[in-house]
Amino acid sequence: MESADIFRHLPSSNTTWLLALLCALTLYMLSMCVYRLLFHPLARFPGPKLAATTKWYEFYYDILKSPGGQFFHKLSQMHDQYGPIVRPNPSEIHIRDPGFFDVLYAANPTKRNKYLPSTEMAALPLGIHGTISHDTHRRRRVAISPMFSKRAVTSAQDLIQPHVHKLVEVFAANVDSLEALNLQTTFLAYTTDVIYDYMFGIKTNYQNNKQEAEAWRQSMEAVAQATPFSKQFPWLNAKLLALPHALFRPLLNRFLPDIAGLLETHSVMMQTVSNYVSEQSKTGLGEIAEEKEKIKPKTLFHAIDRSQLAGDEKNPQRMYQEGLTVLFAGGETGSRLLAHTMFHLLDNPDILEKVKDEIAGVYRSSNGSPEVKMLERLPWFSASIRESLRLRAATTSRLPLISTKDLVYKGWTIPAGTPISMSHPDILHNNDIFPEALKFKPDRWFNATDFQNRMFVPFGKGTRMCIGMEFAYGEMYMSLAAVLNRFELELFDTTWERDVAYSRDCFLGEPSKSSLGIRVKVLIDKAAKRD
Ligand code: HEM
Repeated sequence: MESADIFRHLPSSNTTWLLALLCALTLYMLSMCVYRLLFHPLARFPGPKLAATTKWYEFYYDILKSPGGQFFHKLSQMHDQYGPIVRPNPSEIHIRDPGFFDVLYAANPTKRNKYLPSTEMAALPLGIHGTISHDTHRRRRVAISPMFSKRAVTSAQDLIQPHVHKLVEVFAANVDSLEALNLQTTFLAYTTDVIYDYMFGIKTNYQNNKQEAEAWRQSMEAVAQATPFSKQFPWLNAKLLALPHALFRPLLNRFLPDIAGLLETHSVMMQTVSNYVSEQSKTGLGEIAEEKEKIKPKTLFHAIDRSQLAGDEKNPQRMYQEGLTVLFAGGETGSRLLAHTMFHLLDNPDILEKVKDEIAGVYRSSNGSPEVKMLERLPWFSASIRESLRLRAATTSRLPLISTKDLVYKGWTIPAGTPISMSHPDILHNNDIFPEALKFKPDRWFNATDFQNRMFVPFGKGTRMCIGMEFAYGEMYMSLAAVLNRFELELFDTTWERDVAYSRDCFLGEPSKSSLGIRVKVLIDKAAKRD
């Protein structure tokens, strides 16, 4: 053989490098697997070995396995097999035991940090939901809490009332309509208008603009559908948001209108903050001093400005992220719950009658304008909202927190710094706590035990629990009472299995992909009948 032929059979230098790289990568991955299985601080915790080895295990269930967002089901199966404490991926621990909820989601001053991958997918690290450090979160949360207190919400009933009137008009306009009313879109338009007005002093008009409302719902839907993917690659959203969108806008408008709509919301919020800042530079500190006297700050930004936060925590970038945090956290959750409550009531005519009788009574005694506190006292009505919140178990994703100290669970010492999570459905749908847990039974709340009340956790618990709870209750009581008092409704082609029960975890639980939404026909407008 000629010497040239020998060289032809030897690998070229590029191929050699490639082979070396592949070998190094394989070696690295093998040693990583060995480390995670044998030497990692969580190595001795129960769970499937494959899940302990790689996060691609979760990727499979959330992305590849149809219809997506299936890892939360797998997590339940892991608990069935391995017990109440499992290691769902190389670096996390998940616990299914209601007794541990108060320990993990402890109140201040117990320190709990958030886990970066679980917060960064929303790409709003400067808003309270995305804030990792316990101490920074405390300061930021205290700053905006005057917007969310029960007193503030109660004082703003006159602000919410016109939006309730508009909602009623939407239902009235649909009497005898051939088209069914999609409750998710209808209520999302309502909750979004209320949030913009209450939090930012902006009069949006989604309720009177069906097309815009539908487009906004599609954008929210797009976010939900993308969530399983964002959970696997949480850093991606921040990178996408950092792109120069103006350049891509025509393309997005054409091919991804839902995403374009979402980006538009970012621009609107930026503009709102910028308007606020320039207004403040004109009115100066006088208005802030005046503001301090009010129960409800004029806007979320006024709340931040009048707070004790340091100057660099009051900059426009932070206000913009806090604004979006509140808008995204509040619109969809509230509207879904309204639609779900309506479903359960229409699906249970006996209970609906009791609720309607109560509401009619309070409308009579208050000359047609009952306050929220009167509605909250109605036994069947308030128990129905509570039961709907329990059954909805809105947040299906596990919610990891990090303790700065070791935590002990039944003899297992979980090292400080480990992300530990629990899942709301494991508690709210637990048959041992709530017998026949998947049934709508509002009367279970009439004689609820202390433990059942303690385990009513749809808004979470502890330092990171929902800040918008009172706001949510306020807008829910007012709107449901007004609609139920005036209209006879009927469910239209809506079933529990397809349209209400969740089958996918997209942070919030999503129904089956074939769902067309919770829809109703408006049969009778009692006010029109009276005329
Ligand atoms: C039925 C309605 C609602 C439910 C079931 C709900 C549920 C929750 C839950 C479970 C959390 C904790 C999430 C986590 O730990 O990652 C949360 C946080 C939050 N919610 Fe709500 N929520 C509702 C309505 C609202 C409304 C109406 C607003 C605002 C107007 C709001 C604003 C927020 C904010 C800003 C956070 C982050 C709190 C923090 O990190 O300190 N929510 N919500």
